[in-house]
Amino acid sequence: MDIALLGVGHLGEAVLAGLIDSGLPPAQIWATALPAERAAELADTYGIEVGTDNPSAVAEADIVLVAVPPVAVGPLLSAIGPSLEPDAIVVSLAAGVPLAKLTDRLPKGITAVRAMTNIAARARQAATALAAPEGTDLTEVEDLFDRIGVTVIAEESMMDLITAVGGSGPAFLYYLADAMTNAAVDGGMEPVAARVLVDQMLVGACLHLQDSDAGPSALLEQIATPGGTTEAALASLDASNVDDAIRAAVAAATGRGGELHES
Ligand SMILES: NC(=O)C1=CN([C@@H]2O[C@H](COP(=O)(O)OP(=O)(O)OC[C@H]3O[C@@H](n4cnc5c(N)ncnc54)[C@H](OP(=O)(O)O)[C@@H]3O)[C@@H](O)[C@H]2O)C=CC1
Ligand SMILES: O=C(O)[C@@H]1CCC=N1
Repeated sequence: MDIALLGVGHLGEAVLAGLIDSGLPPAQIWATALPAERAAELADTYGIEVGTDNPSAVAEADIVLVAVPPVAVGPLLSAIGPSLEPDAIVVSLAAGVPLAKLTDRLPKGITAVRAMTNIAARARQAATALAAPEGTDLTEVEDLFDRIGVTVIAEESMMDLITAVGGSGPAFLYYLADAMTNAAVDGGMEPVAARVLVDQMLVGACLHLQDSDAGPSALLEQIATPGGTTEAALASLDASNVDDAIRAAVAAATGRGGELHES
């Protein structure tokens, strides 16, 4: 199976690193990046073919992953259309670009898929949702994304919300990690030690959440010893309406995804 990866920025590189780490042979991946100097650096780092010419990169690809900014997706699809194999599958990783727009820009008969994944692809721990026209065989695309994490199939109508929760989601946790690390340092901890402690706390807590049959609200209760420190922290979070703030942030990201439909 030959893969083309068009656009190797922050997300594209996370996906690339994850796929290579999963054992996908580098000879099966053709990528493009801008400018030419970055393409050369990436070729050196990952031992794959990286150019700047998108039509050449897709010429033999079975699956084409598009990881350029949303506004660049349409022109790029128009440019690669004539070079695609007739049975190629084109997967857009962009936020807010609807399937209808992808299909409009591609030659008739080419399968278009929307994927929303996240930066944890680099650690092969991404959460990916795939949306495609009804009846599309997603087996090969699912197998590809399973290499870099967990994949689910979704209705396209859910993709903006999924983008907020799954795509932007890691940023919510990094925001929390940053705030907790800063609080620890402000309280007198040595910065490197604070970072190690907070990072491990988050990884451990997430692994425990994933392993546990109980959901997050039940786990909160297990940590909050009556009359103890966690109760005090949770009361403070509630007093600051943090739950509302998180819901508003998810709504803001979802809304922005909707606005991108028109870009
Ligand atoms: N970052 C993330 O965690 C996530 C991002 N996404 C989606 O992934 C896409 C990329 O986002 P992100 O990685 O953050 O953005 P970046 O700006 O980091 O990466 C985009 C890359 O695409 C390059 N590029 C632009 N146009 C072309 C082109 N025509 N051919 C080849 N390369 C091109 C850019 O080069 P240059 O800068 O020189 O223009 C840049 O290196 C977006 O659509 C975004 O919605 C989805 C989920 C998570
Ligand atoms: O911020 C963005 O628009 C992209 C999509 C999800 C994560 N990053």
